[in-house]
Amino acid sequence: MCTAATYKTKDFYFGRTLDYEFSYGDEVTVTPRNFCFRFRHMSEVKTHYAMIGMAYVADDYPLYYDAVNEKGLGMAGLNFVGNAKYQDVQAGRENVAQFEFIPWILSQCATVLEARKVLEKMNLVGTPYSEKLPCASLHWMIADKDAAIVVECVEDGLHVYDNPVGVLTNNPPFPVQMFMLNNYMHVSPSQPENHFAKELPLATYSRGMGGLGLPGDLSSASRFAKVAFTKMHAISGESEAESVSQFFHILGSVEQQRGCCEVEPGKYEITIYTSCVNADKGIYYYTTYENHQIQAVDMHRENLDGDTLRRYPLINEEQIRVVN
Ligand SMILES: C[C@H](CCC(=O)NCCS(=O)(=O)O)[C@H]1CC[C@H]2[C@@H]3CC[C@@H]4C[C@H](O)CC[C@]4(C)[C@H]3C[C@H](O)[C@]12C
Repeated sequence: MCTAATYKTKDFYFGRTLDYEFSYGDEVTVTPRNFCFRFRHMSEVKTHYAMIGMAYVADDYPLYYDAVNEKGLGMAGLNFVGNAKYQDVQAGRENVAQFEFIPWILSQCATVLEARKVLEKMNLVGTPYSEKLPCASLHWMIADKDAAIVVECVEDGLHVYDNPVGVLTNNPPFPVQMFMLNNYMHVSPSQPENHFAKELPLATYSRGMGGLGLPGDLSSASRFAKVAFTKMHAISGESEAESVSQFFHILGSVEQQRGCCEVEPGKYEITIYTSCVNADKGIYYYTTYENHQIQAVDMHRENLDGDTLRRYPLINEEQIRVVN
């Protein structure tokens, strides 16, 4: 499972956790403005916005899981197994393969509003990248500093939803996730009062009791409620360090520890990496399961007018600062 979130202080932040039982060989990848995108069903795009994100690079092609472009638009793909159903190629439409969706949007859109316009003409198709890399069942969050949307391509077509919370997990479909927040209306960061029965002398015996009822398990519906609550109440200073730190705490509320989610006998899903991109500055921060020290890759330290990918394999070893 995965969780994506947005966060705003002085700057706009966008990131996600990637939870899985193995890694494809993820690399922080900068695609400069003149890297040629050869879309399967569309003409090639030679010049476009630059972007930075996490990708598996296959034959020099960045298969992005999440990325942010130089205009501050972010996009992340999360598993949507059993619900995602892509369309067939249609003449006269802009046919985009699911693995091209992030480059398609981030190469040409500066805002969510622009993305919405591009989505109207788009047909999201199930063309696989290759035999070895078949279609992934995903849904996506697209966000800028002012708005967030969710894109789901299901049995009855492509849906675009406003996302007033700015978070996304996996199943069930987004409108159901939002509806289920109704179940948690009573949850609050403040201490509760006794509405149970006035005749009974009920009292708080611990801090944090306003949160009782929030789920703590790792199912995607539970993570949605937990991270939505955390994000909606998160408070931090405005500085880069304070904002980035707080962002990792928001996603930390739904991280997966090895051993707690068995996907097949002896195999466990874990939070492989957690990312936080300063979308205004183009800096990709991440931690991994084994490395809690925040690493940063700044796209503006690269030649963004270049035509070749810059790739930074994840640094996975724990970095412990010994103080004596
Ligand atoms: C596994 C991840 C989702 C993690 C997740 O949500 N795990 C919970 C499972 S569950 O929710 O419990 O079911 C997803 C998220 C993004 C994906 C890549 C997108 C680009 C590319 C598309 C190609 O077509 C296939 C290969 C490709 C590299 C994809 C591999 C893999 O699919 C990635 C990493």
